[in-house]
Amino acid sequence: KRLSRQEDVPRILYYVQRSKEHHWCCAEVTFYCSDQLLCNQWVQALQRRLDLQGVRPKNLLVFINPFGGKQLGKHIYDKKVAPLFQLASITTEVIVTEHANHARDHLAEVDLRIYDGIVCVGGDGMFSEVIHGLICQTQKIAGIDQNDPNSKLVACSLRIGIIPAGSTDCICYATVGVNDPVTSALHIIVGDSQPMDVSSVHHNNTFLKYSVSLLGYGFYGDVLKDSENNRWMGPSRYDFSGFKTFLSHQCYEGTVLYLPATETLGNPRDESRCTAGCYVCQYSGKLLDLSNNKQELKHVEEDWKVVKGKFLAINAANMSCACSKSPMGLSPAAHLADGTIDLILVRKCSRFNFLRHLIRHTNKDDQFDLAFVEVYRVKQFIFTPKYSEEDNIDIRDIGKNLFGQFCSDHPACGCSQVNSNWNCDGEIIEHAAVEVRYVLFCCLELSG
Ligand SMILES: CCCCCCCCCCCCC/C=C/[C@@H](O)[C@H](COP(=O)(O)O)NC(=O)CCCCCCCCCCCCCCC
Ligand SMILES: Nc1ncnc2c1ncn2[C@@H]1O[C@H](COP(=O)(O)OP(=O)(O)O)[C@@H](O)[C@H]1O
Ligand SMILES: [Ca+2]
Repeated sequence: KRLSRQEDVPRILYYVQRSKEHHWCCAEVTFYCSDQLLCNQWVQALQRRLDLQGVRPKNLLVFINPFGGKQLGKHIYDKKVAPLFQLASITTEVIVTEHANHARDHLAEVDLRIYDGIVCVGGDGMFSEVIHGLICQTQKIAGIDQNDPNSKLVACSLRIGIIPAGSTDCICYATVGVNDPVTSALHIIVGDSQPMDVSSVHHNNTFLKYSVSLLGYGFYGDVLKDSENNRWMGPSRYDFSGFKTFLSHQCYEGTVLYLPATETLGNPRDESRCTAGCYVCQYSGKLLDLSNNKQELKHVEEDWKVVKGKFLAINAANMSCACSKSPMGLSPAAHLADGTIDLILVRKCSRFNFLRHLIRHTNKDDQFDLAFVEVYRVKQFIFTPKYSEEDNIDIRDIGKNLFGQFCSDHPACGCSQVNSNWNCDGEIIEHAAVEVRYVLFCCLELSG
């Protein structure tokens, strides 16, 4: 580098620089050259090198949810992300969604062959829409019936990038390590990728939804249900509803059947943390494939376990679910792409004990080291509520006050006769009885 002279041609080279705690930023260096021809040769040579990499996207389809989080999605994209895409010569088709499921329905039909990836600007709910659209189209083309819980789904070939602009943003946080739009945009530009587990949720052999982060019944289901009435509060609706739900202290009775993931590496209480190139994910994927093939060949009986009881929360974490509220997440040792789900059962306990459990999500203490909390690494589970769903509809009509409809035989036991609902990546599933299994992994255009 030498000092510029008046006649020198300045050229700016932009590059990615790592900064504090998983943050990336765009830095630049200016070169001066007095020979225009030599300068152009340098630029072309660098461009050819970049083109050869192949993983960098050239054409992206972008969905922006203008109402996610603090309603800043459009602003964040225009101000922080679009200029970076332009610098990286990425062409984009941008769709600002006009209603819920706009992105999902568009993706289920549109010809995706012209895109190198999809970008969603929003929260986990928006990511869920995109993934539903992509998976549905992929299965339709492959002729696979999503309603059959035993169908082997075909993985999607397109990658999805997330620009965080939602309320929890745990999918972004758990994959990148931080919820920063510039960091995510740079991961997309350099073509990073991270495979990710997807589970399917069925009810009576009918497909309901796919889940990638949290599938939660009881506490997180009730928080979500209540928070939907307070969307105007933005992200703090979860704290408000969390507080209300904590006070109501509802527990729900039912039976959980689960199939332990015995063939994979690691367990939910080990010290491993899933990061880019995670060896647990690489080996567990292979081991699971081998064991599934063996079971298909030999028709091996699988060893289902049963847990019955009254639960404050039943949480199925496909990934750590780390977010700003809980930097280590609901299940700190969960893996992004190991083909398993961490099933956390919080049995009925006192408010004080439940608060102890919750607070441990915010510090380094072990939230599972409590007598009323169990955690299992599973491939599949089934939940059956004690009270039939048909009866529940009648009870719901009567109305549920803040403290719920208590158990008729024990008014003081705090157990609700009304079922809770499932929180599936921030979307409500009305059915209480569900069957959940790992179904495939898809690729994110990001990595930690
Ligand atoms: C006393 C403090 C306790 C703090 C406990 C924090 C536990 C946080 C675990 C968060 C797991 C999040 C899993 C992510 C789910 C998301 O997919 C999903 C959708 O995200 P999106 O809106 O971006 O689309 N988000 C959610 O379902 C939100 C769940 C948020 C739950 C917050 C609960 C706050 C609880 C506050 C209890 C306060 C008790 C105070 C008593 C004095
Ligand atoms: N234009 C729109 N109007 C209303 N709802 C929308 C729109 N676009 C997407 N949605 C829905 O908004 C919900 C929440 O989106 P999300 O981006 O996850 O924000 P948040 O993190 O605040 O929940 C999703 O269920 C999504 O389907
Ligand atoms: Ca997993």
